[in-house]
This record gives sequence, C-alpha cells and structure tokens, in this order.
Amino acid sequence: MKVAFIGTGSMGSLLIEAFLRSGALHPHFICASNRSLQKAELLAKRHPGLRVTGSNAEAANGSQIVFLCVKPLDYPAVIQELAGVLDERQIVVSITSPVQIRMLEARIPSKVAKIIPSITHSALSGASLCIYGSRIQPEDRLLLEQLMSSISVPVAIRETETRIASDIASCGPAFIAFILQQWAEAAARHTGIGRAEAIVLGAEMLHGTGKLLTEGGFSPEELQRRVAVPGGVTAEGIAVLHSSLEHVFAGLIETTHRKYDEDLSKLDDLFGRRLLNGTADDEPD
Ligand SMILES: NC(=O)C1=CN([C@@H]2O[C@H](COP(=O)(O)OP(=O)(O)OC[C@H]3O[C@@H](n4cnc5c(N)ncnc54)[C@H](O)[C@@H]3O)[C@@H](O)[C@H]2O)C=CC1
Ligand SMILES: O=C(O)[C@@H]1CCC=N1
Repeated sequence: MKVAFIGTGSMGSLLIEAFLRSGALHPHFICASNRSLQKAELLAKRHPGLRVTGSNAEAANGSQIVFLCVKPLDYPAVIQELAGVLDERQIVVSITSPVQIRMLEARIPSKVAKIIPSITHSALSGASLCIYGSRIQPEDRLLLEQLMSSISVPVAIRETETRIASDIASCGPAFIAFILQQWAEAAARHTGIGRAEAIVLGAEMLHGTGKLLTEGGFSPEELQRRVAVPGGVTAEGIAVLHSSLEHVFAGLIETTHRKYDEDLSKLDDLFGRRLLNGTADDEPD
C-alpha cells in the first residue's frame, strides 16, 4: 500500500516516524512532499527507501492514502494542486480540525476522512480522532482504523465534536505540560526542591495516572476517592483546585472554539476565492 504525506513539519514527520517504528508502514511505500524540500530530505536520509519530492501532486499520484499534514490555511492551495491527480479510489485524510469534510468533498473526487492525531502517537499511544466522509466505505474505515491502531487508539467522533475532542486529545498534552511546568516552578519557589526533580516526579505520576485511567479501569472520581483519604492532605488540596479552577475550563473551551470559528470562516473565504479566481496569495514558511 502506497501512502503519501503532504507536509513534513512537526506532525507529518511524527506520523511517518511513528508508522515506521510501529512496523505498520515500510519506507519504500511512503512518498512525502513538503514546500521546502530540505525538510523532507532529512526524513529520507533517516529512513532509506522513503521517497521525497517537492511536488505534492507527484506524492499523491497513485497513493492509496494521502495524509494532508499542512496548516489549516494552507489547505486551499494544496487541494487546488492535488485536484487534478486525485481520483475516486483514493482516501484523503485531513489531520486538521477546522477544515470541514464538506470543503474537501466539494473539491476533490476522492474519499475523505478527517483524523486528528496527537503528539502522544510518537510514544505509540493516545487517541486519534476519526471522522468519516460520505464516500468512505466500511472497508476504507477498517483500513484507516487498522493503520491508526498501530500508533494510537482510534476513536470515532462526530465532526461537530472535533474542536472539543481535539482540545483534549491533541492540545491536551501541551495543556497538561503547562500545568506540570507551573506546578514544578511553584514547588521550586516555595519549597526549594529542584525544578528538574519536581518535573521527573510529576512526569512519572502522569504516566502512572494515565495507565490507571486506561488499562487500570479507574474513573477520575474513583481515583480521587482512593487517594484522598478521609481527613488527609489530598482532600484539602482538591478543595483549593475546586475553587480555583471553577471557571478555567469554561474559559479554555470558549477560547479554543472562538479561534476555531475564526479559522473556519477564513477557510470558507479562502476556498471560495480559489474557486472564483483559481488562486490566492500563499504565505511563505
Ligand atoms: N502539532 C500537533 O500536535 C498537532 C497538529 N495538528 C495539525 O497538523 C497540521 C500541521 O501542523 P504541524 O505539523 O504542527 O505544523 P508545521 O508548521 O510543523 O508543519 C506544516 C508543514 O507543511 C509544509 N507546507 C506548508 N504549505 C505547504 C504546501 N503548499 N505544500 C507542501 N507542504 C507545505 C510546511 O513547510 C511545514 O513543513 C496542522 O493543520 C495542525 O492543526 C493536528 C493535531 C496535533
Ligand atoms: O495548536 C494547534 O493548532 C494544533 C491543533 C491541535 C494541536 N495542535
């Protein structure tokens, strides 16, 4: 099975290397393209056999699955380049949340899916969020879920849930890392423990907590009950978090959804302009 990756930045490279490491894909069956070819060439150097090209159309041509790994506002240009080479047998996978499946189905003949990945896939873990377009057949879905399960836990979601699910699964590692950083810095400031030591302790704690919440079968409520012994320290700490965090998550969700809506309307505009004029200004890397 030939698989193409358009865009070999952070997420495109991460997906390619995770699929290779898991053994799901072999370098000889991957073709990658990137606007600046040097970035893709680094991947080819690390993985002999992997083909790279500066032409998105050449990468996509004849590939059974084409992963689009560029930023949302770069989609209209990439789709315009690919429209002439894609056919109805190919599966095109968008990895970005604001690009709607309807936007792609209106412009290319291929089957379209949206799969939002997460940096956690580089540790062959985390949930990948799968949304299937109207042309995706049961066998296409099976193929995509088999591929994604080599590096993640594929979870089917509705397109209307993309932003919130992506907040948790894809932005979540950054949000949790930020909380850990703040916690470790406060610990260092207030107690004199080393920041690095606090981060090691926190990272091991997160690893174990994640395991308990997944394979351990714990719910968040059970986990709190088991740790917060009556009259103990944890319950006092949870009371502080309860009052301090009350509005934090509502604000977070409001902000990410506002940004998503802005991107969505920019995309509608950009896709519309490309359809009318056949072109639009491209931003350099
Ligand atoms: N970074 C993350 O944790 C996650 C990112 N995503 C999505 O992945 C997408 C890519 O994000 P990153 O990899 O972080 O960004 P990035 O900026 O690292 O990579 C984008 C790549 O696309 C290339 N590119 C731009 N225009 C191009 C064109 N016309 N043809 C070919 N290549 C082109 C750029 O040179 C760059 O290498 C975004 O849409 C983002 O929403 C989704 C989930 C998680
Ligand atoms: O920050 C972003 O826009 C991307 C989407 C999900 C994670 N990172």
